[in-house]
Amino acid sequence: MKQLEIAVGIIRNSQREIFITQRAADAHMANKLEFPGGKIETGETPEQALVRELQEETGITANQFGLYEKLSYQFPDRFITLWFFMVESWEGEPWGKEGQPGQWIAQNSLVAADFPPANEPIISKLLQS
Ligand SMILES: Nc1nc2c([nH]c(=O)n2[C@H]2C[C@H](O)[C@@H](COP(=O)(O)OP(=O)(O)OP(=O)(O)O)O2)c(=O)[nH]1
Ligand SMILES: [Mg+2]
Repeated sequence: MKQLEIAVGIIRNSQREIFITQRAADAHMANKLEFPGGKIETGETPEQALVRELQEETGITANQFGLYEKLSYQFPDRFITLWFFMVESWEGEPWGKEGQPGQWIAQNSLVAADFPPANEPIISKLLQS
């Protein structure tokens, strides 16, 4: 069974909109919406992985962020632990740097079913706050 640790960023602007991207058609959880991020590599801290992944996938440099939630999820073929960081200060303007569509979505209009099932508790928490 594959075990993965993932660092993702909830990139939120001053209008309480969140930058969301869409997963590729050939990826695990194809076409689902996601918070940008990816696998924590050997020797990296979750924070280092977050900064690297956001640079690679959205072009921004995260300045200030805090752990919002950490949770694990058993998919049929893999066990993943997700570190969700709230990112509210960065340099640059996020865009879908790897060709993936990106959009700003109001925090209070996120829809859990659009995301992988592992994200359900996070979407609930964001909708409640
Ligand atoms: N980025 C991201 N991944 C998520 C979210 N929710 C969720 O279940 N996942 C899962 C899907 C994948 O199995 C895994 C993330 O892997 P990834 O494909 O983004 O990894 P990566 O960026 O390092 O890409 P690669 O090495 O596969 O090219 O976590 C989410 O909100 N954001
Ligand atoms: Mg990724």
